[in-house]
Amino acid sequence: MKKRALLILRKDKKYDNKSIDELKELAEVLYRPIKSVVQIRKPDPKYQIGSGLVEKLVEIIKEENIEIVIVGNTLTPSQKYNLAKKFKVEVIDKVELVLRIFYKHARTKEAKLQVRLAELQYELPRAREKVRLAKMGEQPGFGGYGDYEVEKYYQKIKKEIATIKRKLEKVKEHRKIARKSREKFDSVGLIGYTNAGKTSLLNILTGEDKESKNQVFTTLTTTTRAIKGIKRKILITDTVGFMDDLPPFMIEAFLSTIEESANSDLILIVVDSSDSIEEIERKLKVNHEILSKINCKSPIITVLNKVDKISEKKKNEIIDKLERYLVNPIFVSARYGENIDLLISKILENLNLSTGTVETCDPKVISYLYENTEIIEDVMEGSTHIITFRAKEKDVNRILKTLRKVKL
Ligand SMILES: Nc1nc2c(ncn2[C@@H]2O[C@H](COP(=O)(O)OP(=O)(O)OP(=O)(O)O)[C@@H](O)[C@H]2O)c(=O)[nH]1
Ligand SMILES: [Mg+2]
Repeated sequence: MKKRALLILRKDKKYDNKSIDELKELAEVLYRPIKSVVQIRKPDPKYQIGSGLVEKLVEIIKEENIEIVIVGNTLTPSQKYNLAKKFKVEVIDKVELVLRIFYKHARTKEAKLQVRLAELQYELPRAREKVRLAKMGEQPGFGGYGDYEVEKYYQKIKKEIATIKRKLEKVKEHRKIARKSREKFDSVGLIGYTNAGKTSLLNILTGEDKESKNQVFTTLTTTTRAIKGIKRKILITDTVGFMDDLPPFMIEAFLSTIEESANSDLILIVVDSSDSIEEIERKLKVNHEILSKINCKSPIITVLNKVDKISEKKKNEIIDKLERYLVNPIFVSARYGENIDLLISKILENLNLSTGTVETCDPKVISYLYENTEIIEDVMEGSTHIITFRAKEKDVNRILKTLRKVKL
């Protein structure tokens, strides 16, 4: 049974970007939101929200048997402590909520390490105050820390952060090796916001059955699989999705996972075309920002997913209004398989490919070409093979250059 939750969101202005619907969507992954309250005001240092509202909520919490309070803003330890003291139930903020969702969905060792790292980085600047508060008397969520000494707790977290970073470096090394062995194949990376349909797209393109749910942060780890139904081997990588206003340390913890996708020869930016125009615009901007932050220069296809949910009018509106953000746009439905063939052709077109022709009778060269490139034609002239092949542009150049050297 999911715990009964009360959601609270404080906004600076009415048109502040923060949305209670987004908080609700997040909360629903783990809890049962019973009531939501939005307050528009400047942050209150003691409670984050106004003290008048706090008093009112004390009643509601009792009446509705609320078991957890979730605040959609980031709380200081003392705000959290003060709220818990008033409410007598556990109080968490948005970052902690996302961390709990991450925990639930972390399946691999790497994902678990990344989540723990994010958690510790959230904890570190709060550690000293948290222990001090815990010593002032038990409040929900502050149990146990009172036995620590302030400095010792802080140092313990610092040490664990260093250990986890070391472990993650090792995982990264392993991944590098795995990536090396895949380098000869063309690769496609999926990136985009959480719930855009990245995993659904991977599933339909590869015939996989990876978990896809109408929930945020379903995927936390990368998966790489071959696209089915085409002659060449093209690998596609799925990864964790983005979300607005997550603190930078959280994105940082998952950056190497995102980079795994972004390191591909071609990027598919996946967006949910049933979002509002403003939302699509904002999300596209962030996608491009993240790609440029990690210095990704690969070509891009913008996959406007969930086309089954939108009208022809909305389609035209997206194209008209968002033209400057839409690199190579294509509307598809991953769920119903709409336009997937066209997407595959687009992928093939955009994978920076080139062809080369060599004349050779060296069996080593011939078998190298057969194993590592796509052979378009192999014509025999006496004992010489005239082979035309297709591969990544840089590989074609490298092969031709090497063979020329050998001849000289
Ligand atoms: N109507 C419709 N729903 C879709 C489509 N593609 C995906 N969905 C649904 O959207 C939800 C999210 O899909 P996922 O594939 O899990 O999304 P994701 O981008 O991998 O999400 P995270 O792993 O959380 O980052 C699921 O409920 C899917 O069934 C589509 O083309 N049309
Ligand atoms: Mg996914």
